Parts: sequence; structure tokens; C-alpha cells
Amino acid sequence: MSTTAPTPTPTSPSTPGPAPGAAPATPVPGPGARRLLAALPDAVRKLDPRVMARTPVMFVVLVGSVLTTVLALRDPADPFGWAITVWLWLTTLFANLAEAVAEGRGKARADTLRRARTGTVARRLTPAGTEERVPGTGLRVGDRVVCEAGDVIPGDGDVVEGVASVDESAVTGESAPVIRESGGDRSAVTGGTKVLSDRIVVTITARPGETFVDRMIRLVEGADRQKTPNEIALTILLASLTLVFLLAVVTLKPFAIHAGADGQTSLVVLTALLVCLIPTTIGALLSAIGIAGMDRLVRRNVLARSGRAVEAAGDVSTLLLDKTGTITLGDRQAVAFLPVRGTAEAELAEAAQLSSLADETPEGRSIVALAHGTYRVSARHRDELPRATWIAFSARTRMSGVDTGGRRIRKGAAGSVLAWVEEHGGTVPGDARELTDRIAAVGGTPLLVAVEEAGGARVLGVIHLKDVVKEGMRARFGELRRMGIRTVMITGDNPLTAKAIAEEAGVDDYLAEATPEDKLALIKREQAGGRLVAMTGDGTNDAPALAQADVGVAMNTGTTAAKEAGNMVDLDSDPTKLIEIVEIGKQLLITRGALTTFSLANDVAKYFAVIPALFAAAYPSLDRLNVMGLASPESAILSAVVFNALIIPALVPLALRGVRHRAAGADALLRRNLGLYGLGGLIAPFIGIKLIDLLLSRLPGIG
Ligand SMILES: Nc1ncnc2c1ncn2[C@@H]1O[C@H](COP(=O)(O)OP(=O)(O)OP(=O)(O)O)[C@@H](O)[C@H]1O
Ligand SMILES: [K+]
Ligand SMILES: [Mg+2]
Repeated sequence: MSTTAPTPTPTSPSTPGPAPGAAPATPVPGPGARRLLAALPDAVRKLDPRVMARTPVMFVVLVGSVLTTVLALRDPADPFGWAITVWLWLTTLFANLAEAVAEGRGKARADTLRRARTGTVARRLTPAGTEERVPGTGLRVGDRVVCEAGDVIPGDGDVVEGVASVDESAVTGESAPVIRESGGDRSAVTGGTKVLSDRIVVTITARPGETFVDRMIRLVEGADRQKTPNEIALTILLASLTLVFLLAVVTLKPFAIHAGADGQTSLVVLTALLVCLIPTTIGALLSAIGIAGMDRLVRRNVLARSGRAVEAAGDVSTLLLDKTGTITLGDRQAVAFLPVRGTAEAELAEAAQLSSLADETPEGRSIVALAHGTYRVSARHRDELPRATWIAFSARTRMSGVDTGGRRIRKGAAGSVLAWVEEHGGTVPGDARELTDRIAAVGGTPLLVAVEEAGGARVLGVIHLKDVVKEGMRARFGELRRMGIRTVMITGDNPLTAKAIAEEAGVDDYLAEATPEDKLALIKREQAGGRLVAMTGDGTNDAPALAQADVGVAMNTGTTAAKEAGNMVDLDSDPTKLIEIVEIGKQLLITRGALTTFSLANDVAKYFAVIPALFAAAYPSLDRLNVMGLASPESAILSAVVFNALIIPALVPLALRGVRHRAAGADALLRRNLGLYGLGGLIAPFIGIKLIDLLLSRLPGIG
């Protein structure tokens, strides 16, 4: 992980982090009776017709329950009517219970997060530069606050001054401290986390009540949950099927009367038949499946802002990653100054230091440290040069530097600095290329240093910035390949460095010298080909691309801009987390597909129980359909209703856990699961209904 301080052993990227705030020793309670019981009050509350109306299938069951209740009250001596009534109410309740249990997990997590939000006192800087103490809730966007060792950071913001190690475990559950610093791609801090060492100044970027933790709480509680386009489509399909069955059952009514059943019984029976035929199983489990998918992500320390992004992850075919900080540790440190022939090492080191005095990026700071520490250049401070013009680094110019005392010094990407030298009438020494290529070939980033003074412009030499590929990348990218996902590294760095890192990390392809616009264009091009694109990044220059991608995963270590732009944030800042995200997305799609198939197949079997029972008296030949040999018409119908109700809680664990699958193409998985769950759905009711019938036929009044 890019942010883990060296002292404690960092967790390997493949280990999912513990749940936010979860005590590591306590086992997570299973889907036991306790959880069901805890969810019961919520399930009852969800009987509100306005809530039920969001799931048309279950709304029909609710109406059916009310109807049979009225009928049972009119004929209180009929045990059959009461039995059907009770089981229809249970069907409705079980559906609500499924959703309530799924939501229950998030509620527990929200409670632990709320504790991270307890009131803090902020040390706000006044315009005069003094400190004043204000409550954390009184902060406004743009306020600057000071945080020192031991302080809890009072709100979300960006570090504008200093470096500090921060304990973010209150939010991420990860106990290893992380580095937060101004200038680079690791500048964002989260309110509620704790500074462990040093002093930083933070500019507040979020209003109280709209912080990251606030949003996280709303998210895990499902308060902002909206149906995804896929869920809406499936809900419409289920509603249409329900309507078709409703019409079919209504047209059965004259036949039923003709068959000799008296009007009242036939109404109960027809209601029972309708509930058996409509897709209640999937109707009951649909929202629980979606909630469980989001929850699985949260447990892997990924926050998804929309269910739609989770679904898209299941279909992603291209993954774009930025290099620095995502594939590499991102702590680009200067390790050597290499002068061109005819230039003294000391002159290069001095110029490199001077050009970096105001460069707040990690690269800039490391250059100053190297010049002073290893090359013995005497220490300077920017305040000694009040008349200097400092040129800040930007991803577009790829250069930074200073104009001072008649000298202009620039350092930056080779292409940019060479262009600058030529523009100012200088010539490029023959060995400049040689030096940059030598650094790039080993995966380092060369920064060319050049100066322009009275004598003209010239290249002084090269700074070697070293970066390290994160551990285990190659194996994880191999895994993505097996899932059918192409990985492309995009970097602002030069093609040679990009090639070296791409080969070492094992990505399929790379794009070098990419500007933010290039990154965006690449995503649009992939999408135009009908592919769903995921992007992981951390920098402000990644933000447009993160926003455009179907799945934009921002590293938690990254800048606020990146985190705002993406639709997911990985609290562990592990770029290969996408493997898990894709798996969870696939699992969500497959689970929904499998349970829909099961549900539809499952209803077919109930024809064989209910239809023969309904018409047994009038059309004895229909008894051939009674393949299950059910005891009596009443017992057959009740058995079907009971099975229809019980299958819901029986499938809740599967809906919450998700259907297991291996790394394979989505099509193959889908086909396999359709076969399995279609067949299972067809067979299960025959066995289940027969067993229930055997039990029921022993009860008085039914058998
Ligand atoms: N502080 C700096 N001063 C001058 N030049 C720099 C500085 N930092 C980086 N560069 C140069 O600018 C190039 C682009 O840097 P930048 O950080 O924008 O890349 P990036 O697009 O974020 O890369 P990646 O996508 O790999 O994270 C670098 O390859 C380097 O040559
Ligand atoms: K059903
Ligand atoms: Mg970057």
C-alpha cells in the first residue's frame, strides 16, 4: 500500500481489510435467529402499503392477504380459509424480513462510524495567523486549521502545509498509520482521523454534515439507496408477469364456479393460486440482493456511491490504471544527479535544489533533501529570495522551476524541458538523451534540469526519481486477464519509463505522456466500442477520467478532486481491489439472475399442485396432472402456499451471501447458473410440496 508507514507490517493487498471500526477479535454474527429477530420490527413496519407498493409483486400478495382475511372473518369456522390467510401474511412478512436483515448489517456499521464523528475542537487559523478554538461543527469550507500530534482532524480537507503520519483506523479499520502531505497526490485527509506525528495545516473542503463519514453513514444505512436501471427493468418485468397471471386467474373464476366450488372458497383458492403463480420469490429477495452487494463492498473497504456502479463493475472489460501511486508506491524520490559532459555535479545539484525550494510535491521535497544531504549543497530557504518567481509544477506543462537574479531554471519531463531549451535558443548536448534513457530503462523517472542566463540556455543534467512497483501486481493483473479484463496503464511519464514499469507490473498495454485530456479521450474511445471501462486513480489530473469511467475507483490516499469525481472510493488505496469489485459486481448480477430463474421455474411446479386441486371434482381427467399424488385438494393448495412462503427465508442466506463463482467469463457463468438454478427451481417444489402435504394431511380439517 502506498501509504503505509514502514514500521508496522502492511497488510498484503489481497487481504480484505477489516470492517470499518470492527473490533478484529469479535466474530461477525451469522445469519442466525438473533439477526432475524432483530430485523422483525423493521419487517412489520415495512407492511405499510406505501412501502410495499415499490415492489408490485409483493403488493399483490399484501392485497391478497387482506382479501383472504376479510373472507375468513366472514366464515370464521373454516380452518382452510384461516390457514391460507396466515400463510399469505407470512409470505409478505418474510419478504420484508429479507430486506430488513440485509439492511441490518449496514445499520450496525453506521453506529460504529457515528462514534468517529464525535465533536472535536478545531484550531482555526485567523487571517492574522493566530489560532482560535472553535467547535468542529462550526467550520466552514475554506477555513484553515492546524493539527498536531494527538489532534483529531476536525473535518475533511486538503493538507496545504507539512507532512504528518495519520491514524485513519476510525474510518478504514486499518491500524497502520498513513502519510498525508501537501502538494502531491496524498493530500486529502478525513475528518475524525487522528494525527500521530508532526504538524499539518489543512484547508477544510466539506461542510459539517456533508463530510466523508456522514456520507459513508448514509451509504451503509442505505438512506440514499435508489433502484438501479437493471433493478427497475426487472421490477417492470415482474410486474408485467404478475398482471398476466392476475388476468389468467380472473378468467378462471367462471370455470371454478362451474367446477362446483362455492363462491367464497373459490375466491380464497384463486387468491392462493395467484400468489403461487406470480414471481414472489425473486420479488421478495430482489432488494436484499442489491443491498447485500453494496454491503459486501463495504466489508472490503470500498464505498460505492451508486448500485449502478456495482452492476457496471460486473461487466467491465477494460481497466485503466494510472502509474504513479496506483501501480507504483508513488513516493517518487530523487536518488541521484547525473550531469551532462562539461557540467560540474555541484552546479547541477545547486540548480536542482534552487528550482525545488518552493516545489511542495514529494518529488520537489526529495530533490532538496538529496541536494543538501548527499551532495552537500548548502541549505537554502525560499524566503531568502523574496524577488524570485516560483513556477509550480502542473501536469500539463510537466515542468517546475524558478526565475531569480537573471537566471531561469527549469526541471521536468525530458520532452518539455528540451522544448523549453530550444525555444530559448539553446542546444541539446548529445549525452542528455543517453542519461534520461538510462534512468527510464530501469523504470525511473528522469527529470531534466536546464538553465537560461546571459550566455543562453543549456541543459545541466538529469535528476533520477526512483519509484517502486507495488508487491504482487503481476499475479493480480494475471487474475484480471483470466476474468477477461484488459489492463492498460496510463501515465504522464515518458514512454521508456512507462514501458519498463508496464513490463515489470505485467499490464497488457500502456499509454505514456498522457495529459488529463488524453486519459479522458482514451476512456471515451473504449466506451464508444461498447465496452464498460473501469479506472483507478488518485491524482487531481485523474479526476476527469474517473468521472467519465463507468466504474471510477479513487484511492482514499488521493486528492479530494479524485475522490469527488469517482463513483467508488477504496479506503485501502489498493489498485488491484478492482478484482474484488468486479467479482462482487459479477456475483450480484449472477445472484440476481440465478434467483430470478429459480423463482420463475419454481412457480411452474405449483400449477401441478393447484390446478388439479381446483378442478379435480369437475374434470377428473385433470387428476393426471396431480403427479405428486397430493392427499386432498385443500392440502394440495395449502402445501403450495406454505412452500411458496417458506422458500423465501430459505433463500435469504444465498441472497445475502451471493452465488459462488470462479474466475471465468460472465457468459459461461451465466449459462451454468441458469441450468443449475432453472433445474433446481423446477424440482425443489415437487419435493417440498409433497413433504408439506404429507405433514398437513395428518392435520384435522385439512386432510
Ligand atoms: N515536481 C515536479 N517538477 C517538475 N516535473 C515534474 C514534477 N513531478 C513530475 N514531473 C514530471 O511530469 C511528468 C508528469 O507527472 P504527473 O505526476 O502528472 O504524472 P501522472 O500523469 O500523474 O503520472 P501517473 O499517471 O503515472 O500518476 C512526470 O513524468 C515527470 O517527468
Ligand atoms: K410465487
Ligand atoms: Mg498521478
